[in-house]
Amino acid sequence: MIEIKGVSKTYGKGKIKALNNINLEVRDGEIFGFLGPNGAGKTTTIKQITGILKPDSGTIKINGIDIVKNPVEAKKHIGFVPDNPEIFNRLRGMEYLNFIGDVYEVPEDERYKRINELSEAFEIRDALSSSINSYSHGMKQKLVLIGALLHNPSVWVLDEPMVGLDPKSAFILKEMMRKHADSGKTVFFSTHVMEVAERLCDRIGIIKKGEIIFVGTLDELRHLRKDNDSLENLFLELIEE
Ligand SMILES: Nc1ncnc2c1ncn2[C@@H]1O[C@H](COP(=O)(O)OP(=O)(O)OP(=O)(O)O)[C@@H](O)[C@H]1O
Repeated sequence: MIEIKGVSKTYGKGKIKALNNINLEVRDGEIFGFLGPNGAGKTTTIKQITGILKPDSGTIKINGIDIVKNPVEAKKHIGFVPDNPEIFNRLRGMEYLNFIGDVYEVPEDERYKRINELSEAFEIRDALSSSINSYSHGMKQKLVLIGALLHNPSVWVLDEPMVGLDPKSAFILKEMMRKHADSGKTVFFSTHVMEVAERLCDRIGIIKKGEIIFVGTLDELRHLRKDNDSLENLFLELIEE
């Protein structure tokens, strides 16, 4: 569960207001899609949920643990995939995963079991002995994803996770997201791809200019607009207003 209460964030010594008093609850057992135009504040929100940035005001709790007051404990619950998979290029894939496994203190037998399962699912098992330098963008994305899920976190936070993945891997990831949510855990992800949000999410949140302008199910959004349009059209109407 992720609870965001009254969070504001500015950049440039207060000149750029990126988030203005946002409130959001992502529940256990749901896939929550976070949508909004470029520069709306999605990545800023995600960086605060994961403890990379501190809010100017407000609180964020991960499974009840305050990410600012108790960052190490809170981060143990999070698996985070950033939008840009820039990782340690000089390491081999397996060295990177072992490094992550050490950081999160994943026991060796469990670690190798998960590495085997995940690297086979994403079809990069053979590449794990190669240097990350030689990986394509999509292969790096898969490696970051495996690293993020290695400690079996209950809260998944994924920034544009489908970008760069081939169709089969994107399909496998979407199935994993569904299974994770169905097991009572939390999936929060940002996307610009409306079809993905439409098909995958239990609820969506829409952010515009640092303010949350809608939270609910797709049906609730349609009801609000009193029509049966596609999410793409509803989204465009809402952010134009
Ligand atoms: N490091 C930074 N310094 C100054 N301003 C920033 C910084 N990072 C983000 N911003 C500004 O904060 C606002 C929100 O940006 P953010 O990256 O959170 O948006 P986003 O919704 O993730 O956008 P996109 O869909 O383009 O990735 C924008 O006005 C952006 O220019």
